[in-house]
Amino acid sequence: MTQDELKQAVARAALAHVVEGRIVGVGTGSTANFFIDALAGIKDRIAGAVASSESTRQRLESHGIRVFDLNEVDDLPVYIDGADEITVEMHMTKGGGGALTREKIVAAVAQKFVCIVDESKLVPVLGRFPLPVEVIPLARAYVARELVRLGGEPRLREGFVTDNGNLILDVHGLSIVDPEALEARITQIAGVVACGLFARRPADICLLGGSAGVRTLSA
Ligand SMILES: O=C[C@H](O)[C@H](O)[C@H](O)COP(=O)(O)O
Repeated sequence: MTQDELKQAVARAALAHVVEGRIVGVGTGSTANFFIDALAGIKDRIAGAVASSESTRQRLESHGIRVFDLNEVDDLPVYIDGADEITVEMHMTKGGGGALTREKIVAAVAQKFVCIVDESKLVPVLGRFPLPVEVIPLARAYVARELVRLGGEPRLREGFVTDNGNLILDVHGLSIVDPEALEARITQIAGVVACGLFARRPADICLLGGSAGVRTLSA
C-alpha cells in the first residue's frame, strides 16, 4: 500500500470514533484531509465540526459540513488529527503544516484525541522531525536565542505566516528525553505562542495504518 492509501485507511477507521448528532473537532494536514473527505459521507449524521485551521475550515465547508466557531462550543466529544511523530506514550510532535496552536486549543477542549497516522510516524523517541514553535514576529530573534540555549538549532520557516499572523521556527537537533518538561520550558519563553510538542495533552488513542491493516494503540 502507498502512504496515501495508509492515510486513507486510518481516516476511514476514525469515523467509528465520531459521535452521532454531535460536533467533531477536525485537525489539519494530508491525513486530516482524508478524514474530512470520509466525514463528508456521514455529514447528515453529525451536527457539524470545529476546524483547527483555515484550510480545514475551507475543506469542511466545500463538502457542505457546517463549521462552528470554537467559542460557540462548550463540549466536544472527540478531536481527530494527524501528527508528524508519535510515540507509544502517545506523545506527539505536530505543526508540520503550521497549525499547531489552533490544534492545541481544539485538542484541549476535546474529551478524546484520536491521532491518525501511517506507521512511518511511530518513533521510539521524538526529535527526528524538527520541532515547530509558533512565535510572535517581534520575538523571533529572542526566542531563537533561547532555543539555541536549550540545545536546538532553530530555522525560520521562510515565507510562512500562520493563521494567527505569526512565524514558525523549526527547531532541529533537540534531544527530547522528557517531552512534558521540554514542552513546558519552551512554552514559558516570552513570545512563544505554542510549541509543537503534545505531551501535556497526549493523544488518547492512535490509529496506526500499516500494510497489515489499522492497529489501535493507547498508552
Ligand atoms: O500543522 C499540521 C499538523 O500538525 C499535522 O497534523 C501534521 O503536520 C501531520 O500532517 P500530515 O498528516 O500531512 O502528515
